[in-house]
Amino acid sequence: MMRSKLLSLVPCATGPFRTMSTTTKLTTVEVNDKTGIATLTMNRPPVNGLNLDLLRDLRQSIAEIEGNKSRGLILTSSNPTIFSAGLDIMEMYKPDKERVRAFWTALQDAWLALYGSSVPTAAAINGHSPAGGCLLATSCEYRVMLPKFTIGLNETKLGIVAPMWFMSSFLSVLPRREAERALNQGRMFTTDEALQIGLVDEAAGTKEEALEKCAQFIGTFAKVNPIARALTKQQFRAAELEQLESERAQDLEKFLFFINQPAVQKGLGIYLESLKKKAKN
Ligand SMILES: CC/C=C\C/C=C\C/C=C\C=C\CC(=O)SCCNC(=O)CCNC(=O)[C@H](O)C(C)(C)COP(=O)(O)OP(=O)(O)OC[C@H]1O[C@@H](n2cnc3c(N)ncnc32)[C@H](O)[C@@H]1OP(=O)(O)O
Repeated sequence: MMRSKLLSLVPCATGPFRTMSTTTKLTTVEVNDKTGIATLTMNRPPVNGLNLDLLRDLRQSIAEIEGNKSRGLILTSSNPTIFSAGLDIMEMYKPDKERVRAFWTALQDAWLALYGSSVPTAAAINGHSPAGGCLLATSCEYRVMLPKFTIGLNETKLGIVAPMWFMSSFLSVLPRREAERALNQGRMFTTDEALQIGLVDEAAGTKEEALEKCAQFIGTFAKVNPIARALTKQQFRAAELEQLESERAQDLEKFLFFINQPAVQKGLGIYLESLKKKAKN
């Protein structure tokens, strides 16, 4: 994919300064040359639905951030009210056989890249973050969320079972008892509830404040040996990463089998209709 490089002047909490910015249609990577921190912004209107292209783009941007020696990665959204609406249901509803395989493989790749990233990661959750959006946020090491939005793994409410590795990300943030209950209930948490339970680490009043708090978290590693930090993180996350690596073919087949069940297709169709009806009103 062609990626256009440009230098831009962007305002930020500590004043305007130069950032190196790489833009594709679906994500933007901006590296602050003072802090060395990269901001990875999802930009797929209308709701940052995670489709094949966005997932591939995310993975490519994560690799780019690791390759350009950034000091950390902040994941956020260009949409002022939606971090990500999760997986694009259109990829799973009446799917094309080859595309849906590529789609799930791209999701596995994006998760492995983000959860296993060698750089410190934080999510500035500047909007709603259901299901796959919550997966991305909980794959990061730190979360700052804006008020009056919701976050959670709502899969059971859609008649879907979240795979083990979705649960792994959730479990790396929440105590097992809370994670199990929330997943079984398909519960969406408000910002206040998420803060109280520990699903997010801090609340912020504005996106700029959220980005600043994420940068402060990443700054806490300034005096830590980066190789020791990266290896320590990878040791913590090795079991979950290795489990998906070793079982990804079976995971794909399980997904395909599940998604092709007539009852699941029917449920997704009804859900899509309800979303479209709501959007019209
Ligand atoms: C044993 C296990 C083995 C294998 C595993 C098997 C299966 C696992 C499979 C799947 C896992 C899936 C996880 C997911 O991520 S599923 C997606 C879940 N997401 C949601 O439920 C969110 C739905 N969306 C919303 O709640 C809202 O849209 C919102 C809060 C994000 C935003 O609200 P707004 O009022 O601002 O916007 P809307 O008017 O609702 O929407 C605008 C527009 O976007 C369409 N849309 C919204 N979300 C999605 C989506 N996730 N996918 C596709 N399209 C979406 C919506 O229909 C509107 O479209 P139109 O403008 O009407 O065309």
